[in-house]
Amino acid sequence: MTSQLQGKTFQIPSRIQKHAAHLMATHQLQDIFSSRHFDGFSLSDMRALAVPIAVSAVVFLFSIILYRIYFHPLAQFPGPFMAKITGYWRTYQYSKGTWDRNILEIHKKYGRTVRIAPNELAIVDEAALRTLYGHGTKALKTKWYSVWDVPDTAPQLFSELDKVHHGFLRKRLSSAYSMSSIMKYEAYIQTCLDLLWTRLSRAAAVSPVVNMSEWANALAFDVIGELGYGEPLGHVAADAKDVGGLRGGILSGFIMLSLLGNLPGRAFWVNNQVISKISAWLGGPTAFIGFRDWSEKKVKDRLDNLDSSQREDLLSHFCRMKKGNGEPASLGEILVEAMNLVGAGADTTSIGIRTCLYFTAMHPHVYKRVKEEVDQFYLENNLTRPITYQETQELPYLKAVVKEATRILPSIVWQLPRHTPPNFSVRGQKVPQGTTVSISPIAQNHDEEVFGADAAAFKPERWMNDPARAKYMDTCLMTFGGNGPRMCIGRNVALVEMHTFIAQFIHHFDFEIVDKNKPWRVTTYWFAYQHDLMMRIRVRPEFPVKQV
Ligand code: HEM
Repeated sequence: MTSQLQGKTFQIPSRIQKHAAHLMATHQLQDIFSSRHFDGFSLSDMRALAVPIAVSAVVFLFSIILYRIYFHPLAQFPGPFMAKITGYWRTYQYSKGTWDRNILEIHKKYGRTVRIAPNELAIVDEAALRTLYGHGTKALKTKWYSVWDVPDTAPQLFSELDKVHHGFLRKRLSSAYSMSSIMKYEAYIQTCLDLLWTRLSRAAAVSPVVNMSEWANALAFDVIGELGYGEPLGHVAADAKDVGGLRGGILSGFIMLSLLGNLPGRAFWVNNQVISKISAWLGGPTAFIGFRDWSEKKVKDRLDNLDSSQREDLLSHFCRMKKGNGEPASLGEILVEAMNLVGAGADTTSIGIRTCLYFTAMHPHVYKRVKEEVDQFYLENNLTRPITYQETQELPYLKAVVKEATRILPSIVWQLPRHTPPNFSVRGQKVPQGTTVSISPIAQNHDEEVFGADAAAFKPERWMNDPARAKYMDTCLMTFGGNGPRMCIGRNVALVEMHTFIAQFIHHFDFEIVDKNKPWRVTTYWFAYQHDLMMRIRVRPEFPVKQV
């Protein structure tokens, strides 16, 4: 078969001819593509071709739509009409940055199991939570996570989809993140806190209104610097300014990648070095390029100076990691875990700190009670030094405040997507194997079946009166992603930081939210980031801050 274009004759390969012939649904199409027409392809031929193609496309589209609405294995599940037809509905909802509110409304309107995309169910259910995110789960993460792979490096803990390899990665990291290991770094965390109280007290002396969103974020980045790289990143010392644009870069990287995870091509568009360089050259977004370069430099510096008397930190642990065959881990393997530490560990923790501050400040009776509890501990124990993490664990009300605040607004609020394991059903309804099912931590944490009719209310007391019930509720919390193999590996870092921050801040400062009607602005891209938590603070004269 040949074709003529602008006077030139082209030979159409026989393979393509065969394929095209196969695709021709009608005799008319076959007729048009027969050599008789192709030899002299005219405008009228094109018109004749356009109509059947358009009709076929419309018929095809309608068949898909009808199939998805009425015949798809998930057709029985309720959900927004557009969500049944296209995954773009879910992606559009995510893109608004308000998923923390949307998902609660969606479940309220459509029930506990909602179809949020043609092939995805959002679920709130204790049994599903245990099957999908609990011990021994067979449910695997979906391809959404592969967007977090760092190009030209190695598989990393958060985004590894393969169960066996994930188990290997997790095993070689878990001792570094154990509570006993984190406790070894507590003195360094305290150095960051000491500097924070000093700087905050000075800032408050100049102007009592401070942006606690930034201060909490600065602290969390400095702490991660101490734990990961053996030194603070200098954000508190810079009076909470974003040193080198690291924090802003990570935040915008999260916005882009979390959205791209649901779009065709996924991270190709930003993780591609060429596209990223062009984008950077045009002044556009570059995902994690800056963050990657910054991390790579730090890791290389360390690898070049391994013999120097470096203090033990998480990077030293990463540098000692071995491959399965006993050889030392590659630069890429070390780099991705160092990036995980900063990318997954800093913003999440500062969100938790803000959440605790917000709920305490918005509930005067809670504020009063927790303050009394902390002050009393300092007085009874004649503490002239800061309270430690272990000591905060002797304060039941403080612990309940942290647990309850992070229950109501967990740092990560998007769906945590998984493929259904074999024989999965939700509330008696079977879901085919391989379907994407997901639970949002905020939706699960508001489950009235578990937490009671007042699940939406902030009540630290719910954790205090009945230990058996508190234990049960704890097993149903999704704040750290369940209790299974993919639960948060860094939760001990977060727990130490949140408890010591809140106890020490309450002890040294009086605080209130400047505008309780507009306390903050939350934008949600994977995690629920609260901007501009403006607080009026004052150092308590009876418990002055030690200046460092
Ligand atoms: C309040 C603070 C934090 C919260 C609420 C939180 C929450 C979570 C959640 C919900 C997951 C599960 C994600 C999923 O299944 O898709 C997770 C996983 C993870 N978190 Fe955290 N996180 C926090 C702090 C941290 C810190 C401080 C670090 C590191 C130092 C960290 C590192 C990780 C990593 C590496 C994973 C992946 C674990 C795996 O797949 O095996 N997180 N976190």
